Amino acid sequence: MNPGPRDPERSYGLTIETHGLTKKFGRQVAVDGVDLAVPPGSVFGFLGPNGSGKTTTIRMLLGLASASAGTVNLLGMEMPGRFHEVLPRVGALVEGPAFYPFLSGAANLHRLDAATRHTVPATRRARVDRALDQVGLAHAAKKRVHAYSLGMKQRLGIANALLSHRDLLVLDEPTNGLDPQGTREVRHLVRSLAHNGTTVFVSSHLLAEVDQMCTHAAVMSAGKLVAQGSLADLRRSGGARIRLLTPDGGPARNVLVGLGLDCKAGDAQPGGETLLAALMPASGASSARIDGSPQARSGEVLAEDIVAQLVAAGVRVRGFVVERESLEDRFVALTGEGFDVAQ
Ligand SMILES: Nc1ncnc2c1ncn2[C@@H]1O[C@H](COP(=O)(O)OP(=O)(O)OP(=O)(O)O)[C@@H](O)[C@H]1O
Repeated sequence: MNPGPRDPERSYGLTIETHGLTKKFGRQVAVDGVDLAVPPGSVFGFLGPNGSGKTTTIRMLLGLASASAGTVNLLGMEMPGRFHEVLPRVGALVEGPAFYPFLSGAANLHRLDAATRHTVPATRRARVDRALDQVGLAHAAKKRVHAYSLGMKQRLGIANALLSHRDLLVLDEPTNGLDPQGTREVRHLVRSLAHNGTTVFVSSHLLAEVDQMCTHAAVMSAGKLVAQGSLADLRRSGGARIRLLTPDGGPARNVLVGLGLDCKAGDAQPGGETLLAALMPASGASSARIDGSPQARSGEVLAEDIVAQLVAAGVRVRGFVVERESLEDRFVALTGEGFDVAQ
């Protein structure tokens, strides 16, 4: 979860691994000591607000920009030292593809494939057809690219990245500038690409997009990696609080404080007073029960313990809800800024 210090065990089998990756532009530190760990087979969302350092990181991963410090391993090989071995196994879409508008989609792919070292001319036609089919453009193969929508052009860019079998696809903001239909098409495509075992690393500034497409995510904020892990872990890592409605505000407050919880007054309700308390005890306080259960291990006081103690103290409970922080709340807390959560 936490980017944390280097863990020597974690490097085994990672598709992308960086340690202390840093890029400075003059005095500005655009990427600051990033430790990425991208597991094989994941659809990995690289999430962060505009200007947080995503594109710069991606450029360093692919050897398009040199790092000021730190190391990059792709597919277990050091970059940029083993560039020639690594790059044929990596497809990339960075800063939009450039196509000849007067040529068809298929003709553009033929030209791009012919310009790539290590490609076999005899299988070119079949590979172009398969890539167009994979991105849902078989029907528009013979259409000139100037008649393509933005979404179709973006899918053609992905088709270009798919001309050979790839172990890793790196896509920088593939839905940027697309209309809702194009966005849906590209999101669907990204999800389906991972089914054949390709690891997909995709950057986005949209939380909802990462939530829909990805199995894992890393969050960038002002050049730093502030969290990474599976989406399930990221969700679980959010804090929780209780919302209690009681006519016995004073005694209820005493019970919550006695359990080490910070207690705040919520809205007054007809049934009494609303009290809010985070389940994580304030620092220095001890938890109500340490019995090895998952909740207790996380350090949070268990909701059932709170209810039991309230009842034992004679507090009348009219309402009791556990509210867990949403992924959106979590990411806003992590990045310290309003996160773009648009669809
Ligand atoms: N070539 C460059 N020279 C100077 N500063 C740069 C250069 N490239 C990027 N930066 C700066 O580095 C920071 C990170 O930029 P980067 O493009 O990596 O962010 P990003 O997260 O990809 O944002 P966006 O989604 O807007 O592209 C920004 O402050 C940007 O202005």
